[in-house]
Amino acid sequence: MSALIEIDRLSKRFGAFTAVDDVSFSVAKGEVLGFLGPNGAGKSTTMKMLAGFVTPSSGTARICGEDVVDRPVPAKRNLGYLPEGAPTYPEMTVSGFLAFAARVRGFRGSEMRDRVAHAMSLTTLEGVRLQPIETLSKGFKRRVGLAQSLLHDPQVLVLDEPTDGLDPNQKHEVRRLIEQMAPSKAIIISTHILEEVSAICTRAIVIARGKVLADATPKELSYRGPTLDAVFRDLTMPKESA
Ligand SMILES: Nc1ncnc2c1ncn2[C@@H]1O[C@H](COP(=O)(O)OP(=O)(O)OP(=O)(O)O)[C@@H](O)[C@H]1O
Repeated sequence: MSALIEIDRLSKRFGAFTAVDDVSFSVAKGEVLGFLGPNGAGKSTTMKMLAGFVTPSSGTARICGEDVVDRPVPAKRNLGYLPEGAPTYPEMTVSGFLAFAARVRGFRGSEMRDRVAHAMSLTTLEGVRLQPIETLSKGFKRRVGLAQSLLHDPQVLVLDEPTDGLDPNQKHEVRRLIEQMAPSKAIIISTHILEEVSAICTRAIVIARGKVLADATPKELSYRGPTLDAVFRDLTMPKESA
């Protein structure tokens, strides 16, 4: 079975600054890839290129075999993307926003309503369905973004810090949801929580200063030092020159 996500020699330069530097990896169905790295490492920029929000300076990204630059519509049909931060359209209600997103995806009538209801149920949003997004707490806003990414049951999920701002119970629920969905999808999550990687990821990529420094299972990574934190620090802290 070929990979559902294929990134080949992807780079992004902003002027003279290289944010993502010659990154290559692929993710197959059933894999949950943890994308780790310090602030500013290039995680979100890589995910934005994969989602078609930022144009690569060089290299290619494919979703289910479709190039995200040359064939953006078929590529996005197979992609659910949770961007960093809160959903746009803060004045919309939760169900109004999700219905809007479902219509953009081409769903109408009872199918649209069913998909919105299912996405709200997966993310436990029914209790706030009529509340404007701007009045929600940070964790609920995050879950609205997650619900939006699940509406069309895509084969590929790219989730930028899906548990950011969630309380421990909500974190647990979202991790359980990701685990449940994992067998039928290829999933990338970025996170700063190393325990999350051990808990739900089948593989982890560590990136710093735009470059991939490690690509291994969480177990393999943990063997490289006393703790995963120590391994992460050792990989990502700039080395003093002698
Ligand atoms: N539009 C832009 N113009 C200029 N520089 C940018 C732009 N977008 C991102 N950058 C820079 O690229 C680098 C990588 O940013 P990115 O958001 O991808 O990092 P990240 O790994 O997601 O960080 P964090 O963990 O803090 O979210 C940063 O130095 C950032 O300032």
